[in-house]
Amino acid sequence: MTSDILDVSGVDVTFGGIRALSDVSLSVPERKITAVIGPNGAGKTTLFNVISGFYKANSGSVTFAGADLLSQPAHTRSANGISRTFQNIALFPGMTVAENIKLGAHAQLRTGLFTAGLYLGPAAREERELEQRMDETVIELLGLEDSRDSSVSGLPYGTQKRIELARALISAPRLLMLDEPFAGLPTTEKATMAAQIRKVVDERGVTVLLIDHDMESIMGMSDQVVVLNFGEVIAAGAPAEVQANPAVIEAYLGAEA
Ligand SMILES: Nc1ncnc2c1ncn2[C@@H]1O[C@H](COP(=O)(O)OP(=O)(O)OP(=O)(O)O)[C@@H](O)[C@H]1O
Repeated sequence: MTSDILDVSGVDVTFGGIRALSDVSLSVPERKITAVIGPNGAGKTTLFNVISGFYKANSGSVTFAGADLLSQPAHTRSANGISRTFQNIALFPGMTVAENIKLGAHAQLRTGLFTAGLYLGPAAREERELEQRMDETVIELLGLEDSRDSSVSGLPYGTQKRIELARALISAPRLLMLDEPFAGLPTTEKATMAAQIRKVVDERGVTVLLIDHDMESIMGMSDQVVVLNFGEVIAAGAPAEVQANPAVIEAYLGAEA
C-alpha cells in the first residue's frame, strides 16, 4: 500500500487582486509520479513556489512526511528531503558536468564551500566521498559517464536537462519536484527523459511531482494527474480518467479558443 508523502490542503494565494490559487488541495503518493497540468496561468508554478517556500500562502497547509512546511523557510527544504529543478536551465556553463552536479550537494556538506578552504583535511575527505557517491548514484543512473568531465557549455540541451536532474538528485531527496522537464526537448529525447524519471522512482524510491505541458509524455508516465484551471483543482486521478473528464476537456478547449 502506498501512503501520501505530501499533502496540500486548502491553499489560497493572491497577488494583489489576482487569486492565483483557490482552496487547492492535493495528495502526492510516495514513490509515484504525480503531474500537475493546466492551461497557461492556471497556477502550476505558484503551487510549486508555495511548496518550495518561495511564495507565502494566504491560508492552507502543506505537510511533508508529517512535518508542516509552510512555517519553515525555503532554505530548509533540502534538509527536509525536497529538491527541485527550474523551468529554465541554470547550470554553470564554464564548469564540468561533475562540478555542476556536486553543487547540488553542497548545502548538505558539513564543511561547506567556504570552510572547505580553511579545514582542508575533512573537506577533502568529504569531497572524495561525494565524488564516489555521485559516480555510483546519479552519473551512472542518468547515463552521464561519457560527459562527466566535459564542460557543460556545448553539450546538447537534452544532456543539460539530465545534468539538472542529476544535480537535484545528488542530495538524495525523498521528493523531487521537476518544473517542465520536457520543455524544449526534441521528440526523440522526451522518451529518454520519461524513462529516466521512472528509473529514479523505481530504483531510488524517490517521489516525483512535476509540472509540464507535454500531454503525451505526462499521460504515458504519470501515476496520478492533477489538473488546475484558474487556480482551482478541477480533476485528479489516473491519466485515462483525467483525460476523459469533461471539465478537463472543456478547460483545454476553452484555453485554445
Ligand atoms: N509573482 C507574481 N506576481 C503577480 N502575479 C503572479 C505572480 N506569479 C504568478 N502570478 C499570477 O498568478 C496566476 C498563476 O500563474 P502561474 O505562473 O502560477 O501559472 P502557470 O500555470 O504556472 O502558467 P504557465 O503554464 O504559463 O507557466 C497568473 O494569473 C499569474 O499572472
